[in-house]
Amino acid sequence: MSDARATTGLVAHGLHLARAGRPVLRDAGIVLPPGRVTALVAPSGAGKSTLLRCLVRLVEPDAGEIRLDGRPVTELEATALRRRVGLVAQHPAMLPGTVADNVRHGLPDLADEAVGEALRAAGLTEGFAGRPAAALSGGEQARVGLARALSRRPEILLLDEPTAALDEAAAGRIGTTLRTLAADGIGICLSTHDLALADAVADTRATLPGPA
Ligand SMILES: Nc1ncnc2c1ncn2[C@@H]1O[C@H](COP(=O)(O)OP(=O)(O)OP(=O)(O)O)[C@@H](O)[C@H]1O
Repeated sequence: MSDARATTGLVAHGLHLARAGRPVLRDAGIVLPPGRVTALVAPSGAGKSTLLRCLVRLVEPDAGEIRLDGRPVTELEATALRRRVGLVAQHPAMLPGTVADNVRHGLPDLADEAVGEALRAAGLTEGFAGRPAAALSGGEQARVGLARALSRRPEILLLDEPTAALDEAAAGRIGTTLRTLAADGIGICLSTHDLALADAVADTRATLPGPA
């Protein structure tokens, strides 16, 4: 048996959560080691988004434990946790202002070069930096959300259906980016319905039981 306290990366086990009297997570868990891509593949409604939100404490589970490098995440300040563990939501909220303003949110001193680097890594060009974020397409906004997460240089990156709004070529570029990030030591969780992407990009598959 692995010992969650001695394991590096993000480890969750025994998570239970009920909402409106119905179980959403039942004994859910995941292991996200540094440098590995894990595809979270489970039926619609199985609780994938909820699990990812629990991992960064946007939702508190009713029971279970989540540790980052062996330390319970409940001992970490939420903002510090979320800097180390980046979550890219399926439809990231765009803040008022430009794409660069969105990437810089919370990191006002981020240099132009770093903004450009994050945009390129997310599959956008630097030319997007000055465009109003609210006017972008859904797929472009998804990539701005990824750029915003990457600019924080997270240790663990959680992506909720990152390619759902993308065409095949753009999805392929995201896959390449994720492999590069993993090679740099970032632990990645990719929640997806795209089995081809999961097979192409992930080292391991994780799942959740279907809806109750
Ligand atoms: N705050 C909430 N209140 C009530 N029900 C909720 C709440 N949050 C999640 N649920 C329910 O929990 C279940 C899991 O939702 P979740 O979005 O985590 O699933 P998912 O696996 O990400 O689904 P999909 O693949 O369709 O995006 C759904 O049935 C959802 O309606």
